[in-house]
Amino acid sequence: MTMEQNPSPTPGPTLNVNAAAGAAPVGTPAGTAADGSDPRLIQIENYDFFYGTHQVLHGVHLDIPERRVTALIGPSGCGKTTLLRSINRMNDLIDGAHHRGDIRIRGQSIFDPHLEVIALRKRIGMVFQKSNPFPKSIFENVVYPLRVAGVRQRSVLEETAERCLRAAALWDEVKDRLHSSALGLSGGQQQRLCIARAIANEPEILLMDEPCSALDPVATARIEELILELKQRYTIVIVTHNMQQAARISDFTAFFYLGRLIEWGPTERIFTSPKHKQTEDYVTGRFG
Ligand SMILES: Nc1ncnc2c1ncn2[C@@H]1O[C@H](COP(=O)(O)OP(=O)(O)OP(=O)(O)O)[C@@H](O)[C@H]1O
Repeated sequence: MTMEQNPSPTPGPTLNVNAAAGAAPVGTPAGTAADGSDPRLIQIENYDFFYGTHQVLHGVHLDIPERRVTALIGPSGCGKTTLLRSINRMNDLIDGAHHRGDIRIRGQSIFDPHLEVIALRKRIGMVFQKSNPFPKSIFENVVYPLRVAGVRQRSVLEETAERCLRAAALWDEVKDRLHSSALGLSGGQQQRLCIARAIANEPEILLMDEPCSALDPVATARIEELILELKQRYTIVIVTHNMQQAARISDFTAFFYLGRLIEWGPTERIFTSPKHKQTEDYVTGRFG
């Protein structure tokens, strides 16, 4: 079914039809990207995940292309956040959690016993559903990852703060109050601050777990614009419940249901001609 045939009373999402321009050939991100980016930067291979005896992901195979936005969508509880948090091994911290299968970044397994988890997490920034600035100044929030890494040089900290705040489209709003508390910023500004902090270590990958769910439409639009800019430099994986948002900002979409990856591909195809009925029902709002 095409969007035009959509019988749903609500209009279908506006598609970001040009988002994948320059990406892999339509139909699969596994081809060669015109801009030289790696169409398989992150390879998720036959990945199962368990909380104790409860298996929540089943045999997931997914390639995530470099410098594109990949949206993970699906009904509540289908395992999107679990998969997202597997990519930076955040689930390691949960008692009884274990997995089978593999996740590779640039061909290297993230579970390789020789790989340091701290080094892995430096390559991957994360932004959460609810903004979580520290009760510190705006400046100290942004440079926090550098402080933790032992960077003391004032000029480096200042350059980083400005670079990241500019990249997060927040610089003009805060440049005159860098040393005021971050808690005085609006919700949308706090979320952009968290994005600035997430890119302070110059990660390759940005994981975003429903970054706009606590924001009003204006703040959401700012974050969406920002995501479209950030993908020039970063590989972005975003969990979202908002179909319009997935359609607007993502190049590729992966639809999950009950812990299984049902379908994935260029967002335009997933939204206009899904191959599976479950995908079609979900993206057209018939269940969720
Ligand atoms: N720390 C945990 N311990 C045990 N079970 C968990 C834990 N976190 C998640 N689960 C379970 O794993 C399953 C998948 O949860 P997950 O949060 O990954 O799904 P989701 O698709 O992101 O859901 P939502 O859209 O509601 O955030 C659910 O059944 C959930 O109850």
